[in-house]
Amino acid sequence: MDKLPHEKGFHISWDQIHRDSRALAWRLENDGPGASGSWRAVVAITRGGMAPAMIVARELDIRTVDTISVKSYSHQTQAEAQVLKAPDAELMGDGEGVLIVDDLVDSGKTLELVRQMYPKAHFATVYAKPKGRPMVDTFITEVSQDTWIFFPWDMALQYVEPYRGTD
Ligand SMILES: O=P(O)(O)OC[C@H]1O[C@H](OP(=O)(O)OP(=O)(O)O)[C@H](O)[C@@H]1O
Ligand code: HPA
Ligand SMILES: [Mg+2]
Repeated sequence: MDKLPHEKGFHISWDQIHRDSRALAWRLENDGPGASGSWRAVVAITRGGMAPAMIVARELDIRTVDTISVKSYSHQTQAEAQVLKAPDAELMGDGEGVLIVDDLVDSGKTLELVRQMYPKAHFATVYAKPKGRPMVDTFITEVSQDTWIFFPWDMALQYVEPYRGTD
């Protein structure tokens, strides 16, 4: 049987991503580098990790924020993950004390690539699909592998037909 429209994807509002990213920050407070320590820097995996990374950095009062640009999807089609721009090498080292944030982990290919570069970093995503879970240290919500997550920056409010249709 065909799925209902609302079952094909998981649609996340701005309010939801804000709340889930805050929850991620609070969870990271306990997973952090020791009670007295703090992360040296937050690194966002662009572009999807930028909004969550900003919210996490704000909650944890971390002012040093850098980016790593990784491209692996064109619309919903996956290709080889590619690093288009690396963060500051001196800041990163082997990743020790650095928190790397992305919006989600799906196959895990993106995080696998970034992990190879910074093996000691801590990896956090807001959402995680089962295949990619082993690649992430901290996440908030697990979503099934066959669900496509739609983020608010890719959507707009629009009219929908009533479920029963109209005459
Ligand atoms: O675990 P994976 O299967 O590698 O997929 C997850 C990655 O894919 C998406 O990024 P995308 O490459 O689409 O780029 P974007 O963030 O610029 O949209 C998403 O933001 C993650 O970074
Ligand atoms: N949603 C948005 N971007 C993605 C996804 C997804 O479910 N998987 C990989 N990139
Ligand atoms: Mg991304």
